[in-house]
Amino acid sequence: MLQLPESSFCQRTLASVEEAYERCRAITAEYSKTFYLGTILMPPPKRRAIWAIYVWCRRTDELVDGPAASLTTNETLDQWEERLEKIFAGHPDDDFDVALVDTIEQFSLDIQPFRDMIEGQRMDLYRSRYETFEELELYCYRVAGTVGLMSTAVMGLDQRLQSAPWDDPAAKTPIDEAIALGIANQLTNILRDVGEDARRGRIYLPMEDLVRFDYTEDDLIKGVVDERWKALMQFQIERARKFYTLAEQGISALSEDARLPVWSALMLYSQILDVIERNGYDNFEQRAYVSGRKKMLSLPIAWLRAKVL
Ligand SMILES: CC(C)=CCC/C(C)=C/CC/C(C)=C/CC/C(C)=C/COP(=O)(O)OP(=O)(O)O
Repeated sequence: MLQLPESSFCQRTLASVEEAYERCRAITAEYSKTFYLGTILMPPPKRRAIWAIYVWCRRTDELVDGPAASLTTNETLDQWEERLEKIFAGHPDDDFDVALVDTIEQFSLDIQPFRDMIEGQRMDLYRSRYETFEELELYCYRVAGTVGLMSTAVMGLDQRLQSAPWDDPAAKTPIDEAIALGIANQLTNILRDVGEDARRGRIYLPMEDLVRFDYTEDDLIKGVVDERWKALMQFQIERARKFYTLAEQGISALSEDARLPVWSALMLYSQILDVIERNGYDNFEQRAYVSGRKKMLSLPIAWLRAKVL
């Protein structure tokens, strides 16, 4: 388990910036193989910044999804938000914060996506059902689209888009595309973990979609795989793919050294959808898993896309 917020009463010596980033690297490597692979393809300053951001996001997620989640209340999230404000004011509370404070100094990060992510965790605290896709999309923006915005601020724009001094980088930033990749990843995650989540009482699939395909909550909890389920899954997969397609269109606007990592992460993650199809949509019994070999085979294709598209 990740170390959660400590009482701010205990004064202790904080890690150096180097040590803080090393701790963030180790956590990223341990928790997310796919994204870690993406980061090691980046130049060191950007890669370290992404680790610091990843760790903050992971800790935020752990507050409502981790082993101590039952202790988390709205007030816990309020305190976490106050602490975020302190980080943005340059005051770290612990070693992980040290890395994020440095990242904020190095890159022009906006606090709003961080706040929005905390709002997403609040949704998880109180909601276990989504009526419409619109509601789910807002949740996905908050917990994952925000990561797209944070990462884009670190990765930066292609030289061509910021050559003239009067160019406004904000106007050229592929915001919708960055958010779309976060949403696509989150939708993929939801489909992969649908059985596990249902057993924990959480259903992210919009209720309106269940109704449309005549599939019930009860079927979901029992893990019924039949024609209704397959059609429902296919519909969800196609929806997620549309977000991947939108995201792809924004990659060429990113700085050259970020395109390969983003193409790789996009390809590796979207392949989970292919695996779900290949498993006959049985994501209850089989975890959709992309093998290490398949991941490696994707890299040259990602490289080509990063060069050509
Ligand atoms: C396309 C453009 C213009 C920019 C790219 C912007 C980026 C990097 C977007 C990606 C955002 C992202 C990484 C969102 C996280 C979504 C997500 C579902 C993460 C799951 O994380 P883990 O649960 O740690 O993953 P695994 O369990 O699958 O390893």
